[in-house]
Amino acid sequence: MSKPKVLVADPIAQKGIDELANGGSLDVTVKIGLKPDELLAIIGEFNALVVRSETKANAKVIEAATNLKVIGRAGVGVDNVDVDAATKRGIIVMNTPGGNTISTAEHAFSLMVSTARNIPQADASVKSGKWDRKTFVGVELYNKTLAILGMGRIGTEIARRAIAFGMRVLAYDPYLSASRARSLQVELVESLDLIIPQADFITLHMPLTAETKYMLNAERLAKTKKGVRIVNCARGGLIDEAALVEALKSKQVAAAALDVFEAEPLPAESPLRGLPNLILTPHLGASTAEAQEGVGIEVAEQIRAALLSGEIRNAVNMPSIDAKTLAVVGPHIALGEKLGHFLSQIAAKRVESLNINYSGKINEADTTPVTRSILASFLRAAGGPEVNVVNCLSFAENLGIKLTESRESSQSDFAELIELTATGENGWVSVAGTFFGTTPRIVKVNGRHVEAKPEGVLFLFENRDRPGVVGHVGTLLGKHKVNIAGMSLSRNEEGGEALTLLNLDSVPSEAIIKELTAGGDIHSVQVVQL
Ligand SMILES: NC(=O)c1ccc[n+]([C@@H]2O[C@H](COP(=O)([O-])OP(=O)(O)OC[C@H]3O[C@@H](n4cnc5c(N)ncnc54)[C@H](O)[C@@H]3O)[C@@H](O)[C@H]2O)c1
Ligand SMILES: O=C(O)CC[C@@H](O)C(=O)O
Repeated sequence: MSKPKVLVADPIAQKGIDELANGGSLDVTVKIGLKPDELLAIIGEFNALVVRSETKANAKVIEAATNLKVIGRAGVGVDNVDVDAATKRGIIVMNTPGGNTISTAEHAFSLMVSTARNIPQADASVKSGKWDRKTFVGVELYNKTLAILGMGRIGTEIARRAIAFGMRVLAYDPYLSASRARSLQVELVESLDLIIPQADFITLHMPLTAETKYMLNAERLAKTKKGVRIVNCARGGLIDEAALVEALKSKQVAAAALDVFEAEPLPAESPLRGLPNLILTPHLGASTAEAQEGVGIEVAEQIRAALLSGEIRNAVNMPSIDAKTLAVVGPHIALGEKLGHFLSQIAAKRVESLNINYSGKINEADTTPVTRSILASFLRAAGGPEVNVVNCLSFAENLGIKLTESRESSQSDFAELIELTATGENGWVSVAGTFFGTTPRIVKVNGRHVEAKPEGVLFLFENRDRPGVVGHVGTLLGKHKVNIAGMSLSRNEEGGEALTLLNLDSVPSEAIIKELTAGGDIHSVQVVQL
């Protein structure tokens, strides 16, 4: 079998590349600085793509990436990856969320100090031959009010440092709980319009989304304290650059520092380049030896785990499965896959809802990966091989299939049971499975107790409970050289309706099925292949 192929398209630490190549189980190609056309031409060969922020994994790239399984971002922001397009194609997108937190917080804090003390401007002045001590009089951080917009990992580290400098720290983050704010010793402020006028310094630490775009626009900048200082080390587009230029010119904003920009690289003609009270760095927040080594190794380990053992860590478009969870639910994921596939073959094409009932011991584990495995295999009948555990939820949503889960703490007949029920216009069908020791078994079909191995060819039919029917089936299949490997019968009452499930060694032909059903005792015949 050929090795999974990984393309590293942006510069990551050598230790990360070494980790990818470690043991020789991956085929690693490093090609930095590919032009969009060059990337499009080769991406189809690869199973994994590693990027920082330069390479754009846009919808076109993703469309051309016919073999791609995972995109690894060595860093936090995935705004250079079209995550929706990747999700639709079933590609896992992972980031390395914690690896550059300290470096970015230190950079943002350094920029804040620089806006207070004009350090870069003073440095440039001395180097130009001057000795000007009047122009660069600054302000202290001590006793000043800092507004942190976005109190996640980096915002939190900023708060710790600011408190150590004797600042009063306010935070605005609609997703931060009051108790977390208290434990961080910051004052949580309910709205942007309340926090902004109070601040001497403002620092931004949130992702760029439709909600956060131009969070600091002309109107908000006008509401700041005159002489406020602003730092953005998060994402360009959080601040309206044109409005900031005006506010810096009018001195409404005394000074600002930007590490990130609406367009990167910053265009040579950008008006931002000409402002004396604006400090610019070229997206350096994560550029330390420590952060790059950290995120490089982390992304490499994540890609190895995903490609070689199916362990998913830090995926932004699906829940993570760590090795410990995988060890517990791995067999259930495999059984769920079989049950979903079984159900898709006995259900009507148009299904309105799929319920998954977990009962007994399985409820002690995280069932999310089991649900995804069931749903993906159930939907593969409609969506083909491109439906997988990443895109199955959006696929179900597009088809209008409602997914529900239910739970029972104990199940009288089995220590644990996974039962799937698909409901459509014409009623419902169901299948349930469990383990006998470690061996998986189908133990219920359409609410009837049966017992069959979830593998190979399964032959399911309903019949009148009459003497000779089973013998007739055996004789007929034998005559056509179709061997019965296992048989299970379930009847509602003597002489009533029975449901029979057989494990067969080969697929019975249409002609055999016609012959079987000719007498009228056998009906609703279904062949399921797992
Ligand atoms: N300059 C760099 O090199 C660099 C390096 C690392 C991270 N970053 C960027 O910094 C930002 C923060 O990173 P992080 O690791 O702290 O992320 P994080 O996910 O830990 O924190 C983001 C915080 O923003 C909050 N938030 C979301 N929407 C908000 C809104 N509308 N208003 C206020 N708060 C909101 C979230 O609740 C969360 O607490 C990201 O945009 C990331 O891409 C930049
Ligand atoms: O790769 C980088 O240097 C930038 C990283 C940063 O923007 C991030 O979001 O993690």
